[in-house]
Amino acid sequence: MDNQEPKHQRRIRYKGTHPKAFHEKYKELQPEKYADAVAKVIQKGSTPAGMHRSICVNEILEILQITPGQTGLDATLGYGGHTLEILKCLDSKGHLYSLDVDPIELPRTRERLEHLGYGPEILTIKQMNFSQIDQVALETGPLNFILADLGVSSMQIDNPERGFTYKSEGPLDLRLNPDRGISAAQRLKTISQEELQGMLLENADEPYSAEISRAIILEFKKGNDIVTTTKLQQVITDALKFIPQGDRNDAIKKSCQRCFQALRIDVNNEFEVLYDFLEKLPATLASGGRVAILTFHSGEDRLVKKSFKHFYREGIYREIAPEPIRPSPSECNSNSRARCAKLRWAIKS
Ligand SMILES: C[S@@+](CC[C@H](N)C(=O)[O-])C[C@H]1O[C@@H](n2cnc3c(N)ncnc32)[C@H](O)[C@@H]1O
Repeated sequence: MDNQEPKHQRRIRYKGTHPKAFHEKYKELQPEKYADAVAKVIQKGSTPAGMHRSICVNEILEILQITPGQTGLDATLGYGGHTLEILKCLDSKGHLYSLDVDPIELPRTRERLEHLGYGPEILTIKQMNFSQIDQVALETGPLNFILADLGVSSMQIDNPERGFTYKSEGPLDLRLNPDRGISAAQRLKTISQEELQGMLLENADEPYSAEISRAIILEFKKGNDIVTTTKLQQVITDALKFIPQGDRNDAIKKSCQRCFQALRIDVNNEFEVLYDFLEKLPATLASGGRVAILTFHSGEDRLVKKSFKHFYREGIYREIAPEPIRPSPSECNSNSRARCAKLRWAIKS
C-alpha cells in the first residue's frame, strides 16, 4: 500500500469572470476582435470603452466645406474620428494638422490612423496645446479650416487611472496632460475655502458650492486627505445629506458631475487656453477660412460666442453662426454625450 500523501498541487490562479483591471474589463477595448460587442454597445446608445464617438460630424463637414488640396487644423485630435472624416474630404490632396495635449491617447490615435493609411504625407500630429495655434500657423501657413471639439474624450473619461469621473475609483488627477501642472488632489490641498467656492460657482454653476467647499476644507482640517475620486464623491455625498431623501440621490449625482467638471477646468486652465486660442484664431485663418467649435458647457459657449461676435463687429469675421447648432434628437438618443453639445462657426473676411 502506498501511504504517501498525494503531492499538494498548487491551485491554478483563476482570474474569475469579473476582471478587475480596466484593460481586462471590456471586450470593446479590442474593437477589431469583438466587432459584434462594439456594435451592440453603440446600438444601446452607449460609447464602447476605449473609443470616442464623434459628435455633429455631418454638421461640421457642412460648415467647413473642405475640398481636396486645402490645409486645415483639427485642434483636438482625441480618438481621431473628426480627423478621419476630414482626411476623407481631402482625398489625399492637401494637408491636415491635428493637435492634442494628451500624451497617453495621442500615440494610440496616431497608430490607428497610420494603420488606416494616413501617414505624415497627409497628416501631421503634434502633442501641443491649441493655445499655441500661432506657433502651429508658422509651419502651416494660412489655414482654410479649423475645428475644435472641446473638453475630454470618452477614452479619457472611461480610464479610471486618469481620475476624470467619480463613477470609478482612481487617483484624483483630471489632467489632460499628466506630465504638466498639478493634479486635482494637489490643487485641493492648497486652495482656500473661498477660492474653492468661487471655482465651483464659476466653472460649473454649482448651487451647493458653499456647502461642498466647506465640507472639503473641513476634511483637510480633520487631517484627512482627498486623493481619490471616490473619496471626493464621499465628501460631496456627506455634505448634501441635508437634502430631502426623495431628491438627494439625483442632486448628489449632479453635484459630483459639476464638481469634477469645475476641477478639470481649473487644473487644465481650460478657460485661459480657450481664450488664447480664440484671440489667435483670426490671424491663423486664410481669407474665407472657416472655423467650427463644439462646446459642452455654458462657460465655454459664452467665451466662443463673445469672441465670434467681437471679431464680427470688427469686420474680421464676415459671417458667424446666428445661433448655436444642436445635435439632432436622433444623435442625442444614440449618444448621450451629445446632449449638451453646441456648435458655433465663423468665416474669416
Ligand atoms: C472631445 S475630445 C475630441 C474628440 C475628437 N474630435 C474625435 O472625434 O475623436 C477632446 C480632445 O481635446 C483634447 N484637448 C482638450 N484641450 C486641449 C487643448 N487645450 N489643446 C489640445 N488638445 C486639447 C483632449 O485631450 C481630448 O483628447
